[in-house]
Amino acid sequence: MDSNNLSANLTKIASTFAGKSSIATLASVVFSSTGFQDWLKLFLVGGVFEACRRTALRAWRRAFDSFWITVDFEEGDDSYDWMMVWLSQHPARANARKIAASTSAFGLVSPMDSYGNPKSTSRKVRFLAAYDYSLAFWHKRRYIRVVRSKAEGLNFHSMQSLNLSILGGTQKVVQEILEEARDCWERTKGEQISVYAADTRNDWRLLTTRPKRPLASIILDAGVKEAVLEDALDFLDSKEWYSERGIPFRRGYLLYGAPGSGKTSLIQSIAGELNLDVYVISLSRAGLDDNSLQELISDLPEQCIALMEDIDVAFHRTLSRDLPVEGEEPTKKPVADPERSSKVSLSGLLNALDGVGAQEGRLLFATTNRYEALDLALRRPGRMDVHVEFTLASKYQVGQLFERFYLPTPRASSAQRSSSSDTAAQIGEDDDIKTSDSGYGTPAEAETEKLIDVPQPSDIQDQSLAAVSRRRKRNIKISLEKLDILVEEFRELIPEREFSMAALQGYLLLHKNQPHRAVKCAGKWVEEEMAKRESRKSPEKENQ
Ligand SMILES: Nc1ncnc2c1ncn2[C@@H]1O[C@H](COP(=O)(O)OP(=O)(O)OP(=O)(O)O)[C@@H](O)[C@H]1O
Repeated sequence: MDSNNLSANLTKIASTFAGKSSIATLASVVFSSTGFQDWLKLFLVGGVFEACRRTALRAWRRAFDSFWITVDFEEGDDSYDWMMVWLSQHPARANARKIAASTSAFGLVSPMDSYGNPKSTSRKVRFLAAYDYSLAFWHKRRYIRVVRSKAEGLNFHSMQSLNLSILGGTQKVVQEILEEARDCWERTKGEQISVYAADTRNDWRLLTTRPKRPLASIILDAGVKEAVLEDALDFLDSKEWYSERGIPFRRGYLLYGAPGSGKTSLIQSIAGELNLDVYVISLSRAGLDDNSLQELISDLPEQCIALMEDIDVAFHRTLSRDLPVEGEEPTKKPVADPERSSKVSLSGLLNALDGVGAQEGRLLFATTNRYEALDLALRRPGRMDVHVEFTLASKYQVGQLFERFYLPTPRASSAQRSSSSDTAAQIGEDDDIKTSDSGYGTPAEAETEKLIDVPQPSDIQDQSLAAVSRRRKRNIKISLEKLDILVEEFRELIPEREFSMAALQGYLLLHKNQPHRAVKCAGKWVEEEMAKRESRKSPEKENQ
């Protein structure tokens, strides 16, 4: 367009406006402009070109995507943890050029040693592909692409996710990879049990993993723990038997009795023996009501242990129709804040336990210290089929606890044998202690008797960290025969059914490496504990 033409057009437009002519005249002027026509042509051609380009790209993407299957995993879901552990162990991870170090446990906790400390002193560091980095690798002849990403969630909480694409994959392939990842996670978890709890949205979430507790470490009167385990095993094997007879396939165990007598420990141990995960149902959780409890119970997996601890406490106000409990002042009971406490009612709980929505195949374990406070409907067979009483420690339990406490671990024992000469040399350095605490074996005895490790009780007054650590390391020997004698002495000193196993364990922990001292001080400890008990009772009597 030449400049004369443009100025003529502009003059025309100006005069048109000046003369207030119609819009049609204005449009005809604009459209008759050659510049505008050129611009319009360019716009149309460009538009068609862009539309073709986008269609072609979309078609290409669709064709390309049809060869891939893509799965998203979100943080907080078990499958995310499985995939992260699997990827962190996959050889392809080594090829990533952009990596991130992470100490996240992905639901795994280091195994504990016999003192309850994590076996590794530091948290395990895993190397993962960095965020937004596309890691591509071959796995079992399949080409896989993985992208980790992080997005801002609510309350500045970032949500991580994992996007996995498999070339030429199908849902079956995804399922296979997921199972492989779960097996890898299980293997890494090792001898541990998984503990789940409900989150604020009432979904089950992995809370932690716990080392399996050997059944042998639970000391109850003869045959009790074996009977519970056998009953649970028999139940898990009897699905058909139950369905043939139309009996709901559920079993409830009510463990009741003295605090610190091993109820929770037995459940943990049985979960390990049966290889079942534990789902903790906290009835006193704020905001829990009948509906959410029902939802939680119906969402339990088919085979698991559902655990309700202190079932009486959650319903102190509402559950028992028999309150007040004998010997208790009703007015002294704390009144729960209705906003903060659970709103579960007794009928809500009963329905959740055996209503139509109740999960089949689960083992329910409930614990209480106040058996009599529980409503009969809750205790009845069908809801709680097996009732196990836990009492204060019997003489048998006292002896077993002492023996187990000072028996060596198999590893320590063999290491001890291989280094017996070194140890004998150490013993020689502390002759005074050896003579004053005459139960310890001599090097000569060490050769003839079956020996166990017991660190030396020297420098007992010195409680500095260095001294404690030195004491832990310095081992001397005690013969099994001498241990038997100490067991007997200890049994004699502890009165029957007066102390809980937890209390006795606490006492022995004060003398962790000193069995002789534990026996020597036991009588005094019993006296002191009894006196404390009396003094606690007397103000109560005065108040009455
Ligand atoms: N019978 C037992 N055998 C071995 N250890 C025991 C036994 N009873 C208690 N303990 C020890 O005492 C501690 C507390 O035990 P646990 O929590 O199992 O008791 P509990 O009966 O569930 O107590 P509570 O009723 O107060 O919840 C644990 O460390 C456990 O090792």
